[in-house]
Amino acid sequence: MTDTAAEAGETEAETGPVPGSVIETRGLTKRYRGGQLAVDGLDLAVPAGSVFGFLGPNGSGKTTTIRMLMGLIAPTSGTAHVLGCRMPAASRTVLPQVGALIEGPALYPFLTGRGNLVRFDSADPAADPRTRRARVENALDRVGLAAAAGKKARTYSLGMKQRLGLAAALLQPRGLLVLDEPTNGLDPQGMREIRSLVRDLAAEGTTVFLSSHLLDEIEQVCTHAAVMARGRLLVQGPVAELAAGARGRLAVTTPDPGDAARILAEHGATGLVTEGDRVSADAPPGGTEPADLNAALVRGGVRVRAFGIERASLEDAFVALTGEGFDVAG
Ligand SMILES: Nc1ncnc2c1ncn2[C@@H]1O[C@H](COP(=O)(O)OP(=O)(O)OP(=O)(O)O)[C@@H](O)[C@H]1O
Repeated sequence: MTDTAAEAGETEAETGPVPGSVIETRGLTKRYRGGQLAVDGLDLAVPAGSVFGFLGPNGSGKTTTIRMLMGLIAPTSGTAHVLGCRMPAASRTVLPQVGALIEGPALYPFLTGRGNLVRFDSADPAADPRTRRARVENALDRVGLAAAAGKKARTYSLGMKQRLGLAAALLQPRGLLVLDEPTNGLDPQGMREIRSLVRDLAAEGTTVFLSSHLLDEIEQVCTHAAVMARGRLLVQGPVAELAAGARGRLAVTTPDPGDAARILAEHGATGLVTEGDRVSADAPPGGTEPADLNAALVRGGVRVRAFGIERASLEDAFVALTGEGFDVAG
């Protein structure tokens, strides 16, 4: 098998990125030296302007993919384009346009938050020293660290360190932000802050690619998502469509749960679960209208307190795809 499209003699027209995609991979594969197939034939397309959630349990290949996208490791086979350029070959031109927060920010613990940003900015040969102060203050402000900017980074909470890392990524205008598990280890308040910042950045037009093992996080912040399991891509697309792909659950609240379950089963409902006065089931596919089911319950003497279809979540979609739960421990 050839390693690259160039070696295969293919033209850029055949292997180049689709217009409108900020990240695009074709058959991207990584087998580590020990033989571990961490990423297996990944075809990913991240639309410009999206907040793209890269979802999968621990060990599913998310970090390995991000490391290939950022040119930190070479793929075993397949191609990756970022901002229209082939990685890792174009790392030098691409990486300055990408703000990345991968595996926790590398901070200088004995410098203040502000001092850290000044240091990062100074290390950027393209950054004009005359406007450094303004850039640093602006970045501190963006992430809500202005008040704590004079404190040493080692005294920062995990959430503050994460925000300082984001501030570093925001020193320059970026076409793309890549965040690997940005809320990992944060308390609920810290998570909310990072998520709200991601939403603000997206509203300004920055494409954000973020990995997460938290389904509800993806549902809350992302417009699009890709789901990985064991190195393979299960599905990708707009979050609303992914969730809609899974059927919703029918839920009935009643003091007559036994009769309700029997009647629902007679009408083709499957996956019945009775918990106290609540009976839920998979909504029957096509044909049977929820209103008809409700009428059948009432006809059968079931006293219906509440009846509804619960919207399918991304988690339902994941379970439907894999036939298993979203096991965070992987
Ligand atoms: N340097 C390496 N050498 C060998 N195997 C590795 C290496 N890095 C990762 N792996 C293996 O590759 C697989 C995918 O790991 P990866 O870190 O990409 O997954 P992940 O989805 O990012 O999970 P996590 O959230 O735990 O980092 C795992 O089985 C992991 O053990």
